[in-house]
Amino acid sequence: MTVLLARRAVASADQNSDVRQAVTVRNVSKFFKSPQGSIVHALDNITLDFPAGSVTAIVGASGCGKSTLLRIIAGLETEHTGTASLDGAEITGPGLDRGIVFQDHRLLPWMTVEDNVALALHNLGARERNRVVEEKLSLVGLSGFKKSYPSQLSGGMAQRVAIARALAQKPKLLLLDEPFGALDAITRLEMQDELLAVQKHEGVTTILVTHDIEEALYLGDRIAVLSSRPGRLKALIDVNLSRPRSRGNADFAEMRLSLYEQFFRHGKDGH
Ligand SMILES: Nc1ncnc2c1ncn2[C@@H]1O[C@H](COP(=O)(O)OP(=O)(O)OP(=O)(O)O)[C@@H](O)[C@H]1O
Repeated sequence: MTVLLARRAVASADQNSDVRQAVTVRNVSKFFKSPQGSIVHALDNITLDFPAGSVTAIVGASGCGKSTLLRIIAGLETEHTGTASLDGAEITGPGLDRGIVFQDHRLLPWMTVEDNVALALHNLGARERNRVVEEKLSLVGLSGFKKSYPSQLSGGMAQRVAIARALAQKPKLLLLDEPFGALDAITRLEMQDELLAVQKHEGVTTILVTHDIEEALYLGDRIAVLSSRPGRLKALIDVNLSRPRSRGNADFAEMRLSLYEQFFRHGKDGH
């Protein structure tokens, strides 16, 4: 396997690093009860760190627990064993220190773009609120659409507003759950570049859940691969490709192949 694909031992993932860890997940397991009463073992003993300022992509087959892990870090899922902490403080619920973007934009349809972005800024005075809204809309290239309503935006534009809204509250963490999953292929590629530019500008620690291995490789500093039923950390991969990355580059193609092989080696679920 290529030297570019530096796969670490999962058990010692990240524990030998001098880099500051923004998020630490320790021995997290999660069970759900299905409506029929059966027990679903969604996550099993996940231990994983997320270095400050990095982009970590989480990949794995459908149902392997990617969103559940993200929701635990978001504080939207609190009934689990083990701990998830942000800057050393245990996560016990949602908070403004975490901005979240889902596959659907979740903008409020009766509010203008600027009011949607300002949603979590009620603690600021009007002047500062306007300044932050202008700054974030400019960052995502939508300064001219402040007065528009979500129904007047394309899918890509709506996701840009959702990203601006998530960043407006100056989060420590940007959590993205399949943010480009509903977009057409071209828009998706454009949005990936825009996300990288925005992430670099803000320096925000970012966790991205995606089905798309190429997207993970294009965006991620690291890729966490989960296996399913129960969701376990199967591999943690450093993406040692220089930026800006090119999908046509031989190293990129080689790494993509290695990842696909790993993903499908024992069946898609990684058993
Ligand atoms: N609220 C819930 N109640 C019961 N089971 C749940 C609930 N949420 C998730 N699950 C189950 O937990 C497992 C993990 O779900 P999760 O949505 O985290 O997976 P995923 O990897 O994000 O899937 P996908 O890629 O399809 O979105 C699945 O088997 C799912 O059916």
